[in-house]
Amino acid sequence: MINRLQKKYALSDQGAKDLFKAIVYSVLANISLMLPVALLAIVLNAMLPVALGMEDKTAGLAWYTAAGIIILVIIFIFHYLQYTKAYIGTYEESERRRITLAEKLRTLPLGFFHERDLADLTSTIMGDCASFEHAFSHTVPQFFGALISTAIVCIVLLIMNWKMGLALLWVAPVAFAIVLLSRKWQEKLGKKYMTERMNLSEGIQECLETVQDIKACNQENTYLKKLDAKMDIAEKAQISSEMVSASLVTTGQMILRLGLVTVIVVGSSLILHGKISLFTYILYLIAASRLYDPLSGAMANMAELFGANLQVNRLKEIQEYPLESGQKDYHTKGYDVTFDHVKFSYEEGKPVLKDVSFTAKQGQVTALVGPSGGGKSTVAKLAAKFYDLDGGKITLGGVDIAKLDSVALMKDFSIVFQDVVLFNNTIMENIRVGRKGASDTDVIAAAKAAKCHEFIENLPQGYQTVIGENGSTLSGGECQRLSIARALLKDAPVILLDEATASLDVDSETQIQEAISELVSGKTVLVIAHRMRTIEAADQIVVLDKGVVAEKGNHDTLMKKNGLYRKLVDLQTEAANWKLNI
Ligand SMILES: Nc1ncnc2c1ncn2[C@@H]1O[C@H](COP(=O)(O)OP(=O)(O)OP(=O)(O)O)[C@@H](O)[C@H]1O
Repeated sequence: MINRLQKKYALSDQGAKDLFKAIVYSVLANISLMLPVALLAIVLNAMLPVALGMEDKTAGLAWYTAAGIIILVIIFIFHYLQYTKAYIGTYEESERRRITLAEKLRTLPLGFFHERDLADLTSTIMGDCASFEHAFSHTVPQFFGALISTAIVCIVLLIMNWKMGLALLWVAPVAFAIVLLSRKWQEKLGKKYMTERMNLSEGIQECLETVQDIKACNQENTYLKKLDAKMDIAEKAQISSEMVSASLVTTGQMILRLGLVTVIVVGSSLILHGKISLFTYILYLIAASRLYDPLSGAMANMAELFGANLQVNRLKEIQEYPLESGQKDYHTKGYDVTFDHVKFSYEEGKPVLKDVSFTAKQGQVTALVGPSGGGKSTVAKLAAKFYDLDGGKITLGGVDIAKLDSVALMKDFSIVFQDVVLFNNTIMENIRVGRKGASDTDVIAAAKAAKCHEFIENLPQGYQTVIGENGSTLSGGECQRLSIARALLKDAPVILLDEATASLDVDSETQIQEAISELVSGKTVLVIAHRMRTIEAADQIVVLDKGVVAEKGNHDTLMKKNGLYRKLVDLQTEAANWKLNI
């Protein structure tokens, strides 16, 4: 049972044990609620003859009072136990679940993040986990608790008098069948609502991320209209999902109440024919007044469980996503990076790299150039094993990187991307990300080499300045220099520079170029730059066009070749001489 709960609801060992205990206590708590009915029956049995004048003395009132008090204590104890296991256990499991999810996300291959977007993941970690807190503290224990305890009471009632038992209980299977048979329908509507809610979250996230551009283009109204439309769609999907399950549950609950009518009709007839006593009749009437409430609750919980199942499946998708099984310890012969007939696509059927072969040699600078969208950044990401290949192989010092653990591989790479990622932390810590445990002196040395020491010193808190989300308080060039400082601090044998100097003015660019020249000696450097003049001195230039290597060589040979490289250089020279005609 514990194993089944664990699998069904993607719980930890402890979480499944706590849920199991919560269900057991919920069963006991529900049964304890039947004890007052049993006591009432006993009291009635003793009182009825007195009330009907058949006896003239009421015996054992003190005993009945004591039994009542004991029953109250029992009810309190079971409810208290159920509360601690269901609620405290659930919140502890929630904490474990979020930590496990975060740990899992940390170790997942980057391909996974390509398949799932950020809004989707945030919604799973925050939204779905919050829904589970409600489901596992309220719904699951109460559902199973009500069902099991009611089943036990039903068996007792059927054994005592099967005719009255049937009159009382025939409604339960009919009512539950209505909710159960419509499960697929409810799940379909639930899924639709979740998809629309996801679209809406993505829309809101996009709006917040692009608010500057939206305002700059005077597109607020158009954008808000689109967002409104998404909200309407999500609202409609939610209403139809809830309307359908609410209507079905209410129908089931109304059918349950018909049981009281059949108890009255069948009971009256049996009394008239002298088949049952007045006491039995009253007992079943009391049972009818108590029994249908937990069943009604279980029915509402069942509909909620269908929704929770959908969310559990999303969670399982993350938890069961295969982890990388690459080698963590490896030995390379030097640090040449070789692309050997590499094929790659982000989406099936849309190849980005069709056949790419070249070697970026250790101690040399290899530049990747080519028209926009030709696949330069993709090549840089593949070199660091951000994605798995569709064909061919990439080797680092002769070792196929497909066989290596991508986190372990990363220790050999220093990367500066076009899109700089900075954390809402101090400048000191943002640079230290490059090498955990680096001393403040090392961090400052890297900042000096990346020409950012001066601007950092001019900030009010210097290296202790907190720079806001993704460096929002700094200029683009300053952010880029910080990310270069981070790469300099890491000092890995392979360096990937993707438009590393794109946001810098000519002066800073020259200074950074000098810093990079120092950094790269003896290393394998793969550099992507749009400004052709920055890569003229590269040892090798690889021209990528439409996913294939169009040309290879150094600046002089490629210029003589008069091909695509020359065309790109000429175009840039033309563009550099362009000025406004005013
Ligand atoms: N995450 C992604 N998902 C789907 N397609 C992508 C993704 N990243 C890039 N692409 C596509 O892959 C192709 C190559 O992109 P890539 O960024 O590698 O080109 P690039 O040569 O670096 O371009 P640029 O010079 O403009 O930066 C483009 O058509 C791009 O739209």
